Amino acid sequence: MPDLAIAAQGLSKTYRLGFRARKVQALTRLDLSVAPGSIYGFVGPNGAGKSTTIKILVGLVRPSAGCATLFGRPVDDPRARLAVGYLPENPSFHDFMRPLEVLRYLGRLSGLSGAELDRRAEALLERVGLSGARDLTVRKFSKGMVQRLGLAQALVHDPPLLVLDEPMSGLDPIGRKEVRDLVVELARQGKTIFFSTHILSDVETICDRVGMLLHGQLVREGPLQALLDGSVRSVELRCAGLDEAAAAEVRALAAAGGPVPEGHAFTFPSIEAASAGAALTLGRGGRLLALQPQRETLEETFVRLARASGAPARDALAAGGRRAVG
Ligand SMILES: Nc1ncnc2c1ncn2[C@@H]1O[C@H](COP(=O)(O)OP(=O)(O)OP(=O)(O)O)[C@@H](O)[C@H]1O
Repeated sequence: MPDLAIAAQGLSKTYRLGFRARKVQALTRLDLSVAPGSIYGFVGPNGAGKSTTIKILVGLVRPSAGCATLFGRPVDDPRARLAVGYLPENPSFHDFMRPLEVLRYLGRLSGLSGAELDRRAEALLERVGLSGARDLTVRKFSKGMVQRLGLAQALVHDPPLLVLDEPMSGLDPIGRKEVRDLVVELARQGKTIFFSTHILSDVETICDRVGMLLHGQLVREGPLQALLDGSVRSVELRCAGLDEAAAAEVRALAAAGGPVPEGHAFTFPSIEAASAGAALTLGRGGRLLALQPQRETLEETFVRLARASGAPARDALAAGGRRAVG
């Protein structure tokens, strides 16, 4: 079996804060498996522990317990470091430099040089939509432009794995779509992308696997489709050709329902109940017009789990779980 792009077992992190070294439990026994070539969305509210996890993966923070590997190598192995491109949550660069200078400078730190580095820097500038800003110093860049430059620098040494902390933050809707498209294109070329976000629509659009982090713990993990498929809220059945007595029989199996212009519509609490309702409809001579599961969105799943965990339900994604222990 090929090595996982990211594997983490039992990652915990306790920070010590302030004069009295108050403990902040940022991560608790986190396990992660990210297959090569996948786009993995790491979602959670502010303070859930996403940046801490990412910093452990790129070797900037040491875990209090547990271990992590990139392509089978411990995260502190220099070969693991070379295999990863990292976009920090708030990238910042020497603001007197122009974007090509930034890319050449950081490329040299990764061991690149000469014409190959120049070619890569030019191509990346074009790719992240900054070639029109080549003559500006970074000081004149907007937040979105800095974010794009951050993405370009993460790619400069052509790593097989990209670890991106909130890559869409600070971008307008067009910029976000461009970054999403770039991520999908990179995955098509065989790269693995692990990114954190609290914008769930971005995750639903591009990810094939999702991990939901709350209070430093992974509360849900799996293929996006399984997370969505597992959460049918109700099933709507639309039918025609039932007389009032037959409609009343079907209604007795449903949670709600009644006449609509084309016949009757019923809402069932589960797929099983809807199947029974559909069988009865057919048995009474009715015709099925539609049988439509109403699925929970990723956002609704997340808010439900956040409520269950005691996080503020009002805005689980915007507020979040800053917790101190001890
Ligand atoms: N260097 C640090 N020292 C002390 N506490 C920290 C430190 N870094 C993070 N924390 C705390 O650890 C917890 C997790 O923070 P982290 O930044 O990993 O969360 P996050 O999910 O990335 O949040 P955000 O979306 O706001 O960036 C928070 O309670 C935070 O205050």
